[in-house]
Amino acid sequence: MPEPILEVKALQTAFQNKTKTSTVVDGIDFEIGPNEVVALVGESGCGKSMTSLSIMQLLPRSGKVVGGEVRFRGRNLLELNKKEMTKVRGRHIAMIFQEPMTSLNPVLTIGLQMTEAILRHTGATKLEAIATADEWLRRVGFPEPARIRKEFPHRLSGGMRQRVMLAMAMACKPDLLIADEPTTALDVTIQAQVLDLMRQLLEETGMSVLFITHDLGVVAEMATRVIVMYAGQIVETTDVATLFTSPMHPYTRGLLQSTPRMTGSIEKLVPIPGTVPPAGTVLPGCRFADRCPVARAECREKPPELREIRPGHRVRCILA
Ligand SMILES: Nc1ncnc2c1ncn2[C@@H]1O[C@H](COP(=O)(O)OP(=O)(O)OP(=O)(O)O)[C@@H](O)[C@H]1O
Repeated sequence: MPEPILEVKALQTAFQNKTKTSTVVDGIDFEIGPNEVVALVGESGCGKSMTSLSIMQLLPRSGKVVGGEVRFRGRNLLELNKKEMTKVRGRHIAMIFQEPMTSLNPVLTIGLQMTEAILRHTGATKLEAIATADEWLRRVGFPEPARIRKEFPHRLSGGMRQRVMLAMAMACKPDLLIADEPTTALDVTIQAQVLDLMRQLLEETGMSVLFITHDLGVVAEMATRVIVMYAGQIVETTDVATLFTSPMHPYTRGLLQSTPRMTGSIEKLVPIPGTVPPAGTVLPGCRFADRCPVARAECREKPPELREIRPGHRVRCILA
């Protein structure tokens, strides 16, 4: 087995307000190897974004990593100081978000922002940084990069902005890209174009990726391995083919039944009843039991362990 790029061990993240502490990431373990695209999936509110923001140490002020390790090429990022962590961000781990305007500065041109990032994270000279920016803008589909460089972010469409973000992230040649719902805000045709582009660039560069999405269609297209999260925990993790052919956790099955498939036949979509329990809810047994179609009395007695049922396939369900 090659050395993993990223190892997340027993990660625990909580929000603290005046009256209570809510654990939103509750003991997550996973690895990402070289060239691997790992998808993190689950419904809204299950803790996907908080996992990635914990890795990047970009949590909102009231949130804190309270346990575990985030090892990047063997080094625990949680032990780095602010300055060291700033160096890791962008240069070694880059992140793109659903809404590119969260990371683009509205009052600076695209060119200035791109060259500044390249200068900061690589040893390039100013001229080299401009050439690299142009090369990547071309690669993400802007045939006239010099024109895009002069634009301000708000003058571009959502799809164009997301391609600029991708160019900016890739231009710094990070070892790991964290993509948090990068195409969710785009309409379907533009989404397909951006995903195609990403897949092509990832194949070319061999970059490792943590791809966060609630969309299993996107998982099928992009990922090699999948982590399914529910209520702050991993409930199933396996390779993509197994996830679609033999999902073992009732929550994974529920997600699949509520996702349209392009099989030609018209299948009935079955939504999962109910919602993810709010962060901080303490339940004695399985966190999914109240929504689970096959739950039994013993499911509510004690929390299920995440068990390996086949090599590389782990499931948190006593019935699996
Ligand atoms: N600033 C905050 N303060 C307190 N709780 C928060 C805060 N931000 C998020 N949470 C809680 O953390 C939990 C996990 O949220 P998170 O954003 O990671 O979910 P997600 O799976 O990424 O969903 P989405 O796809 O909607 O972003 C949720 O219960 C949410 O209410």
